[in-house]
Amino acid sequence: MKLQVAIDLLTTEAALELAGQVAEYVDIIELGTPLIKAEGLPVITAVKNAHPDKIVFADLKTMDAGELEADIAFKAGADLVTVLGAADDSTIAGAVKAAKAHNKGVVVDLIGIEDKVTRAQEVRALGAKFVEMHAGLDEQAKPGFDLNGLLRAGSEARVPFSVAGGVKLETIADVQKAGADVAVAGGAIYSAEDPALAAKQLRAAIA
Ligand SMILES: O=C([C@H](O)CO)[C@H](O)[C@H](O)COP(=O)(O)O
Repeated sequence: MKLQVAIDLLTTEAALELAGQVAEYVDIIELGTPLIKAEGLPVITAVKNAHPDKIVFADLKTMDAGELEADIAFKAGADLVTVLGAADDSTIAGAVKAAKAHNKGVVVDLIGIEDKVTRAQEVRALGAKFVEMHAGLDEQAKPGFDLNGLLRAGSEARVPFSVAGGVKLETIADVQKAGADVAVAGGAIYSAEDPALAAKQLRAAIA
């Protein structure tokens, strides 16, 4: 299972600093949606230039104009981009078309989708490289939030998947047991007192 750090910080400088601290422990560096909104496409280029050996994941959360949005992010240096599962199939297909043209990939984020299993299978058939079983930061903050629903959906869908939803040291082994291809950790790394140590421990927990 791969480890993905989600960088939900707001400046390119902070993102580069964090990426530099944790790169040796992660496979995928995610530039979070708030970061891309704050800094634009140049943050993708800056991180890819600094870490050409890493998979750079641009969390665009595209909802429309799939081909166009994916194309500009791939041109900026992204290896993977996200499209929302709630988007029209044609939006997902458009992003997949751009990915094929650049030899890159599309990840479909199932945030907010009720029936994640069915949609995962549909978008995989449209050409998604993998799906993200995702509970966003707001959903995680609601009382009673539980990662297990995402893990069950991932196991049942029988397509390649990542899990994002407050994954931390105490839960990352469960993510691996559920059969995930990628574990995404944001706050567990960037909010840690020592992000490098946090990333190292997460990596060790799945080694
Ligand atoms: O995608 C994310 C969220 O929507 C804000 O951009 C997060 O990067 C993702 O949820 C992973 O972060 P944590 O939940 O803090 O692990």
